[in-house]
Amino acid sequence: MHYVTRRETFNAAHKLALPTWSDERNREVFGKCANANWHGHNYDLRVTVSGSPDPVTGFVMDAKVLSQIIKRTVVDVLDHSNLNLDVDWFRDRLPTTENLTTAIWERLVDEVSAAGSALYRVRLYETENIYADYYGPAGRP
Ligand SMILES: Nc1nc2c(c(=O)[nH]1)N=C([C@H](O)[C@H](O)COP(=O)(O)OP(=O)(O)OP(=O)(O)O)CN2
Repeated sequence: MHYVTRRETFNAAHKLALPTWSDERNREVFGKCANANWHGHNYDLRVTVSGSPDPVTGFVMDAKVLSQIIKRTVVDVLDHSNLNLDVDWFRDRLPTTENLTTAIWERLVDEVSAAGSALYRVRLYETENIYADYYGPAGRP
């Protein structure tokens, strides 16, 4: 089995604060991430597909095709956005790194399957020190 990873980047603003909690409680749990006036991150996304290389092309999946899928379904939606206010993926969940990886998986899995490959992992760096991995349910063959 081979694993091929495509990197894409986007930047976005967010805050981590539950609307049903008091400011004090949000501050206690989420610290400076709960600041009322937002903060931004330069997100670094790594999308990995798995499979066997095609005997002719040597590709598991053309990384350029994977890039086009990621840009259309994820980057074009998230880049330069306010994740809490602008992106309906986060209407009912906070835009944590973990929740972003789940939402990104949900947008990519069928698109990657339709392109003849299998989504293996979504990794997202929020900062140099924080990243999340998500291995979701496999797509349809
Ligand atoms: N499990 C998670 N923990 C945290 C998340 C997250 O998405 N999942 N997010 C945050 C905040 O968004 C916060 O903005 C992170 O920024 P910061 O604390 O500056 O990040 P670093 O740890 O890289 O910086 P240090 O200077 O090393 O503290 C927090 N937690």
